[in-house]
Amino acid sequence: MFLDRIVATKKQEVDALKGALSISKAEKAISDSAPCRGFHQALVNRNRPVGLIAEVKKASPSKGLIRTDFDPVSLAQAYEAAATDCISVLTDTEYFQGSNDYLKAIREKVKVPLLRKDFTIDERQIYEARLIGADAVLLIAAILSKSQLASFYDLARDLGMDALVEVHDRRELETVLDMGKASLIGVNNRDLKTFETNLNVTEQLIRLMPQGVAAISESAIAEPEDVEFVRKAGAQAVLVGETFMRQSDVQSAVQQLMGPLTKEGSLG
Ligand SMILES: O=P(O)(O)OC[C@@H](O)[C@@H](O)c1c[nH]c2ccccc12
Repeated sequence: MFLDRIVATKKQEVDALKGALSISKAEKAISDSAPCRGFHQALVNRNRPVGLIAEVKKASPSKGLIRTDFDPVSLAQAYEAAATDCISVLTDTEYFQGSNDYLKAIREKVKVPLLRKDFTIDERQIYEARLIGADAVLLIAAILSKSQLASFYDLARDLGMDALVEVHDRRELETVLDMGKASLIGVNNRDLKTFETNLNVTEQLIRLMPQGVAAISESAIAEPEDVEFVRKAGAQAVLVGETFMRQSDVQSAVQQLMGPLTKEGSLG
């Protein structure tokens, strides 16, 4: 199963990080660094009826290479020009051809809050995310225990970041709700074990969420009708990668999928 392979690779990477990243040094560097931009808040203040997290994604294990002319900074700038609320940057190298350097470079050139999209399995990765300039981290319920979810969540918040907690089924959602912390929950329409996608997953899981949780529908959103479908199901925002990455003009791709802005001057 792919997810197991990804986690096995990630464990090796984390072992290397143990030698390379000192937590006390990281804490010092973080306390000297600029504060995070509010990721969750940008989705609350969204520019359109449905918020958008646009993803910088070169490749994936299910689709292979998605975009050949891949310049992460200019893609992120096109997203910003299209008034995306937030940007997600894949940093996993082995399976998604992403990089921490992409996130760092984007951070220097765009003001939009950034999600570090990776497979978090160790607290060092959360320090690392903050050091490379992330405003939020992804916590995938499928690969974490309830106590890991809770402690990683608290650490992210302590370091000034937001956490997007990702679920794919009812059991994972129950674990996350039980934890009683997450206010931003992503429903992945893609099963990370089989790569099957189905937007009904968003509908089924949002129904089980209490008031006060902001739900993000993630993956396999390709048409304006899909955005409308998940909006009706209660999603506050969508997370979209491939649909934008497959079009040469990413800025107009955002407008085509998401429709016009509702806030005047958002493009300014
Ligand atoms: O390219 P898509 O189908 O629009 O999907 C984007 C995003 O949801 C997907 O990249 C994703 C969702 N959860 C993840 C966890 C790890 C890696 C990647 C992901």
